[in-house]
Amino acid sequence: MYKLNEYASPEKLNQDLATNIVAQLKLAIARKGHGTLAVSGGKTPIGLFQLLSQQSLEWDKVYITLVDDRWVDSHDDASNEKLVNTYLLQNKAKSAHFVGLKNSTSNPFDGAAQAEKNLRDKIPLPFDVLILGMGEDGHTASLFPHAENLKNGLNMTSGKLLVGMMPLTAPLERITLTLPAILSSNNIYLHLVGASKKEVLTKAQQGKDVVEMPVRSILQQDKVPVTIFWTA
Ligand SMILES: O=C1O[C@H](COP(=O)(O)O)[C@@H](O)[C@H](O)[C@H]1O
Repeated sequence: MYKLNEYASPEKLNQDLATNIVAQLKLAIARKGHGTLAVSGGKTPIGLFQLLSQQSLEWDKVYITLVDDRWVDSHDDASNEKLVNTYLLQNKAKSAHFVGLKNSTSNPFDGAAQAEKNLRDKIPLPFDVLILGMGEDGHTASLFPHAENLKNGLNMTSGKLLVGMMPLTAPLERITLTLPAILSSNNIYLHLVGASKKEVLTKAQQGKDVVEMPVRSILQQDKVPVTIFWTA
């Protein structure tokens, strides 16, 4: 179950999405004293991060983590943690509490348990707001089509927050929130830019096979509301 919001430009989309995120976080802070935000990496969210970092919010009461990351050093250009440090944890958002997913374990399959403990210790769950992206292969977070560990990532009864993933359609080992972790969030936004992503979305809406297009497991569920923000 989802709602599709279409925008005339990335600027207008970012404005509206940032307003929604800030409103949800303010509500969470008013209710519980803190707000939690899980963000994606990749190229799509850079403008949104820059805008969010300038919003007035009690950022010291906000906990931020990643939906997924590549298993590389946090200073590597491929690191989603580096992206968040560079564009989101700046300006007014500097005082937010960030918890990354990468640790010193040699691979994400062995490192996932430690990363999960760290996340559970430092981030108050559930996530109030979780922002997903989508790849042109139909992956979301780092739940990649036909990957060997995808079954574990999609298992709704595993009790796990994080698993390792080696994509067949992209380089680098990854760590990713599992489907049950994603669907335990209070609000999910799917942030898409470009005509080709709209085509992928249309294909995802039409079929049912989640192994072929893991993003279907987000679009075709009724546990948590999903709002898609799309612009060409
Ligand atoms: O590898 C990843 O890809 C997706 C989509 O990235 P984009 O560059 O097309 O925006 C992203 O959502 C995910 O977090 C990232 O690790």
